[in-house]
Amino acid sequence: MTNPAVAKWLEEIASAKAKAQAKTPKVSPLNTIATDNGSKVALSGSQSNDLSKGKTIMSASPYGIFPLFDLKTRKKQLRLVLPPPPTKPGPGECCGNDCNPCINTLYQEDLAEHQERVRNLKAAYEHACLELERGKEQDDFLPAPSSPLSTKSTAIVLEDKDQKTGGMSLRSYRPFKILRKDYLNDNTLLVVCDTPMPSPRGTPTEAFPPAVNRSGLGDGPLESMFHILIRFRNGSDDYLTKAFTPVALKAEGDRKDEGMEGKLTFMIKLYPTPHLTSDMFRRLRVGPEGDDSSMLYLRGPIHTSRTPLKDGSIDTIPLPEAARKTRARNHRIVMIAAGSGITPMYQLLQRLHHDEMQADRHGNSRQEIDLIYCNRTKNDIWLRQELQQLKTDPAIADESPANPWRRRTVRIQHVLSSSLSNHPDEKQEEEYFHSGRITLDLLRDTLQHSLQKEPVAAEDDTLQILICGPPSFNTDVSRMLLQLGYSSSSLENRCEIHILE
Ligand SMILES: Cc1cc2nc3c(=O)[nH]c(=O)nc-3n(C[C@H](O)[C@H](O)[C@H](O)COP(=O)(O)OP(=O)(O)OC[C@H]3O[C@@H](n4cnc5c(N)ncnc54)[C@H](O)[C@@H]3O)c2cc1C
Repeated sequence: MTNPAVAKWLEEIASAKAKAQAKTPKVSPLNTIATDNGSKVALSGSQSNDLSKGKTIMSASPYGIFPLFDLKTRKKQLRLVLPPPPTKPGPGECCGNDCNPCINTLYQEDLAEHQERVRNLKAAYEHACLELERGKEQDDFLPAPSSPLSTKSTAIVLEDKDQKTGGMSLRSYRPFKILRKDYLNDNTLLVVCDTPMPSPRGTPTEAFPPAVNRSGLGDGPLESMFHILIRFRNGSDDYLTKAFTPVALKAEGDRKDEGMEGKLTFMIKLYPTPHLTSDMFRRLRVGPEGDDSSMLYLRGPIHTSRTPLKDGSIDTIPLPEAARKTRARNHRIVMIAAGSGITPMYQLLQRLHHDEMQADRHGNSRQEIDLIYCNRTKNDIWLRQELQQLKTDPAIADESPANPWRRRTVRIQHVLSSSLSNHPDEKQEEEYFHSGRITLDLLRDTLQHSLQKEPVAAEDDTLQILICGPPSFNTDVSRMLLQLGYSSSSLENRCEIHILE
């Protein structure tokens, strides 16, 4: 038999315990965050609800002002979680080629934005703490509506600046699996990645965003040229980064290209060992995912810059005027390329081909394209088959009976420096071959040939000369053009000369 006084006392204790339990919030391990002083606190309010849905705490980088409930003191507290700073590019992650945007510039921009965000958050946190001390009930701890932090959520998840998932990024190097690695000859490597190539118009896809064009130029064919940066690890904390222009190849011919059509493809010029960049490419292999030697680390796409050549000097200021002219449908383009310098020219030819295919049936377009392509031997010519095909495509060939409204001429002249000492200049299968090096006469004849054609509409008519090759080649050709009287200000401003680099 229990003493009635003891029974009453036990009842009182049980009732007090029940009341206390009812007051204590139910805390799941997920909703508990360690405070700066080491005690465990429970998240409360809407934040706790958000977290229990697994929305923010599982996320990589939620930051903001978090309302907490300290289990020891049983008081509401606030916790400030700052966003992580942007990652500083490592040594060698910039290719040194003045890309726009350069990875270091993006880092500086992100850092400035981060510092601003931290300043605002700290101010908002101090304000919210004061309000709490004064006993004002705060459902959410938000800064003033004018602040950039003003939002209905107290936890903010860092946004993905590139607004995409898993694709190529401008801010970081991301790994892409190598599908194929083929030697096309003893100094040319073909590397195909398991990611789609963008369309010739540069239509953005989830995997492949449009090239960022910060130069203020338009979106004409010339502005659509882009390259991608390939990064190799060079030692434990160092990188080697080089620019490459991807090309879209077709699955045909003797290269047995099945499975690579539409994939991001690079053609790489290899130099004799020892050559750091070439040796890095030689070490790549087609292998299982996760193995670093079977992945290419890529950043981009980056708009390929053009340097206009003016009388006597190279002017590095972009020409917005040129951009407008490029969009005109009448093109007289003279491309002068050497070796791997063909890749941006091919990209442009594909874009022009694409635009021509899309051209309005009743539109009046005309393209006069001359390509002078310099190599050592016939065996060194890149994309010979593809160039020939673009030139003779019956859908767009000059005065094709099937498509009389489209008119385009592509004339290709090869200049071979070593193999033709015993072959005179010749024309074979619609291809012209010259022996030796590019000369003033050849340039003069080609430019005159291009200018002789009747323009469709005089106001649209512009001659564009594009040069791409090794630095010494670019300098030699520029000098010859100036000698012939061509510069970006000649021919009543109807001539533009651009060095692609
Ligand atoms: C926008 C852009 C796009 C590019 N696209 C392509 C592309 O699609 N495909 C491609 O192959 N390259 C491309 N390049 C060039 C590429 O980025 C490298 O510069 C090239 O592979 C040379 O490597 P490197 O810079 O390490 O050579 P470096 O060692 O810096 O040499 C520079 C130059 O010296 C010469 N050279 C170097 N080593 C040797 C050697 N052993 N024997 C003979 N000559 C030598 C070459 O002419 C070389 O270009 C592109 C460059 C730019 C800027």
